[in-house]
Amino acid sequence: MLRSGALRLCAPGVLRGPRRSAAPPTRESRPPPRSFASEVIRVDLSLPNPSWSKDMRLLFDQFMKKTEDGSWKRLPSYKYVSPQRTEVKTFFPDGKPVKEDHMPQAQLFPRSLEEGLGFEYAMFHNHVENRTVCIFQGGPYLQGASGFLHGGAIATMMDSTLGVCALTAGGVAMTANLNINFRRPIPLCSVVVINSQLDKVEGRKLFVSCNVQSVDGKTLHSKATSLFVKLNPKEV
Ligand SMILES: CCCCCCCC(=O)SCCNC(=O)CCNC(=O)[C@H](O)C(C)(C)COP(=O)(O)OP(=O)(O)OC[C@H]1O[C@@H](n2cnc3c(N)ncnc32)[C@H](O)[C@@H]1OP(=O)(O)O
Repeated sequence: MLRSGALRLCAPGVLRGPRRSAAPPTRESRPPPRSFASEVIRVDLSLPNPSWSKDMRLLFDQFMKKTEDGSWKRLPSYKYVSPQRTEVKTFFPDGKPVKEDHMPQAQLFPRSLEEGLGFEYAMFHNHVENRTVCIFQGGPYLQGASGFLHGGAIATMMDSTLGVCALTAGGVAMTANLNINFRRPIPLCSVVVINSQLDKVEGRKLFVSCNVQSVDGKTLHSKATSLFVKLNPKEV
């Protein structure tokens, strides 16, 4: 259930009346789902919803424009790792068995909180430049120091963006190393832009880096470098 308090905090005024603009597509503009399967599993969560602030919507629109010539692509995102639950695969490099009973409950962590309260984000990828950009609005359940985002929440979104950047370039890989410098705190419910890029590939090793900036680009909130290692094909 959506809490009005969270909505007011992150997107002032959104409860005052219906939105007038029809484009771009939004989650709420799609036809109602027919079953649990189509309701929960197939909903693309990287589309605007009423909790998104004006900044978040403006940035989203700007990046959608960049997709028009094909250089950038918006990446859909689902609550479940695979929208087809039957296709869920697990990768355990050390060979430990996965309890299949747990898999039906498994959700992508940044998509596991309710709309507007946790991680609201959309990612865009440029295949030519090997860059992934994430626009991210951290909701009220992600608080660390009073009024600011928790460092773990920031790390989650950096890891996710870097992961998409690495995975898009190199296939299935896991984070082996993540070094973050937190420079300036991120106010709760504000919007930041995470810019990531693939720096180098050495065999199975993918070196990626990213920074987190305010919407106006004036504040550098965080920086990170990271190593992703492609999983051994024999173990996948
Ligand atoms: C779409 C959504 C995207 C979401 C992205 C989110 C990604 C995640 O959060 S993943 C979760 C966190 N990560 C993990 O749990 C991974 C745990 N670690 C592991 O499973 C393994 O260590 C793994 C798979 C990374 C590497 O293991 P393995 O395949 O055996 O590789 P291994 O032979 O040890 O190392 C390969 C190379 O990487 C190097 N390497 C491995 N780890 C590190 C490290 N931490 N630092 C530096 N180098 C390293 C090795 O030195 C070796 O280098 P070289 O080839 O030059 O000798």
